[in-house]
Amino acid sequence: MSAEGRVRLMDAGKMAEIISRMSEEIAEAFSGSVGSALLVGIHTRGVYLARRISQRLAETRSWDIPVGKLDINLYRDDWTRLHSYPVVRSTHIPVSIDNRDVILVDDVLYTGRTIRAALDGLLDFGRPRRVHLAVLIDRGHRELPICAQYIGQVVETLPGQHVHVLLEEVDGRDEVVLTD
Ligand SMILES: O=P(O)(O)OC[C@H]1O[C@H](OP(=O)(O)OP(=O)(O)O)[C@H](O)[C@@H]1O
Ligand SMILES: O=c1cc[nH]c(=O)[nH]1
Repeated sequence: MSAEGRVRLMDAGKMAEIISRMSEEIAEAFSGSVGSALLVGIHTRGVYLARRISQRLAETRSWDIPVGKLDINLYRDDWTRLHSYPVVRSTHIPVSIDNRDVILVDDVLYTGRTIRAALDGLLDFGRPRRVHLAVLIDRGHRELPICAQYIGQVVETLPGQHVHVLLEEVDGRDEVVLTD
């Protein structure tokens, strides 16, 4: 950690490399069943990461994997601690999820509560065959038995620290920073 309590974990080049590698891992896992795959990004940055993975698979494999977006705020078990009301953003799942292989995508995996809520939200749409999880950063400290199948980078962190994922589409640049 630098003197300012801020350390850069990823720059734009490294992020692009990592997203390519994760896309390749997903491609290998779905090579026999791409027709059933559906990427679902969790608001906010998971949606853009899911789009990047889909775009990468279009470039490298000519696959056209649909991308949905899921807002999990209504399903959180801790929203009253975060706001006095749940902030609801848009959810859009473009195809039926019944018997699909869904790949949930998020930027950071920490306690696992967001993913638990995402599973609740997703299952309101139907019954997928399988659900996998892809995250750019796994920072540990799980409070629920949840793990990701595709991980960009595992980062050792202290509970009081924060991982900030910045994306061009939202923040104007690609970067991951760990702060105290
Ligand atoms: O595993 P967890 O402890 O649930 O933490 C991970 C979640 O926290 C962040 O979302 P946040 O609630 O900060 O919202 P944001 O993505 O809209 O910034 C991040 O984007 C993950 O979705
Ligand atoms: O460090 C963290 C923890 C939760 N969510 C984040 O985006 N970063």
